[in-house]
Amino acid sequence: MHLMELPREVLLGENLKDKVGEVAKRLKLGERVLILYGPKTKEIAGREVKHHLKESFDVHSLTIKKASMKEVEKTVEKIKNENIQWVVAVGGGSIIDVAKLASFKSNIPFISFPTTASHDGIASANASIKDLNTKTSIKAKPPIAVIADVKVIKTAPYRYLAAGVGDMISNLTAVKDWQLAHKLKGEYYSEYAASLSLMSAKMVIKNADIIRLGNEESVRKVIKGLISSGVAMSIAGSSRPASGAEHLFSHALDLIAPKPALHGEQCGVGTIIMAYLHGLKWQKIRETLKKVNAPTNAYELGIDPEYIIEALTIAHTIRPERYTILGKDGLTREAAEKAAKITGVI
Ligand SMILES: NC(=O)C1=CN([C@@H]2O[C@H](COP(=O)(O)OP(=O)(O)OC[C@H]3O[C@@H](n4cnc5c(N)ncnc54)[C@H](OP(=O)(O)O)[C@@H]3O)[C@@H](O)[C@H]2O)C=CC1
Ligand SMILES: O=C(CO)COP(=O)(O)O
Ligand SMILES: [Zn+2]
Repeated sequence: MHLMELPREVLLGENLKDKVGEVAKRLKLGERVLILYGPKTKEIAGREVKHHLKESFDVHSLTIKKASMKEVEKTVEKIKNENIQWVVAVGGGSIIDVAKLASFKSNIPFISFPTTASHDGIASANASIKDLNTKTSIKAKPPIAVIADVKVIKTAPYRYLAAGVGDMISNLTAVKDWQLAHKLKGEYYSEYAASLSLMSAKMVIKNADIIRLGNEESVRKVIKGLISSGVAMSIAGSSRPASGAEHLFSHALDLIAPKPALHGEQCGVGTIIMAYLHGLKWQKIRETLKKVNAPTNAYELGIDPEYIIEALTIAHTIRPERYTILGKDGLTREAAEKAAKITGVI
């Protein structure tokens, strides 16, 4: 049996900070709610969402600093102690992932209220928690509803929107890796999930000229793609359609670089290199990233080329069960240097 769980409502529009209660009532989520936000997202939208919820709900809140197991445990404890019935996450990928895992562990629903369009975890069923003995995402449940307020998301620096493009363009190489694993290792493959995931990547390439403007239409284009990409992961039952070798490269950078860049920025650069290894048109990918002003090389990522090479050589060790173009043995230092130089990454 293959279980596909998807959000029941997706709201995309302007001025939605007072709509969380309405959605919760419609979905009969209950009286007692826990709102999670970060120190910045509390000021950006969290405080106001809380204020509106207070009109009809028993509201509790927690400030989350990062996507760590300690924060997940703190949230689970709060849910238990206060007898919380549902959670709303107001923030970036880290806050949403903490809410996703904590609500999953507590067997209650959560609403995703993204403040950035920088990652495709907004509507996905998997959560990425850094110190969970694994550097990659694990299975949880998708949000019961997604409320994407374009005005809020537009307050984020433009860099976050470009990172969202990087996280989506990476679906091109992720799906290639998935097909490879299907053919070589007999891994389960869903043509439907793969097509949906590719559609998000193709849409950002097609709409790069609109996205680069950084206006409300740009945010709408990126958010819709990120939600579809998350749904593709839910259909597949794993992050396979949106995470291949380019994500392993980004996860490796998170481990070794003194100051990693944004997740989506690193995945975008990883996609250029992995597309080259797959024999895809990597120039077209680089061109799109350049068009939306996303980083395309080590310098723009703010990461020393030495870490780029090292990340390329250790990427295959991050999640050995996920077969990719890097194979079982990964890249030699020479091959890594060559790929990074040819693609202009170093
Ligand atoms: N589960 C999944 O399927 C996926 C998960 N991910 C995960 O998501 C994370 C990346 O998410 P990302 O959003 O890039 O980064 P973070 O959630 O880590 O946020 C980065 C910073 O941006 C701030 N911020 C959030 N919204 C705004 C805003 N509107 N204006 C100004 N600053 C803002 C945050 O504030 P504050 O300090 O208040 O939080 C934080 O300081 C990674 O951990 C990655 O692994 C990525 C893709 C898929
Ligand atoms: O970032 C993701 C998809 O964009 C999730 O992938 P991981 O499972 O590699 O963490
Ligand atoms: Zn990602």
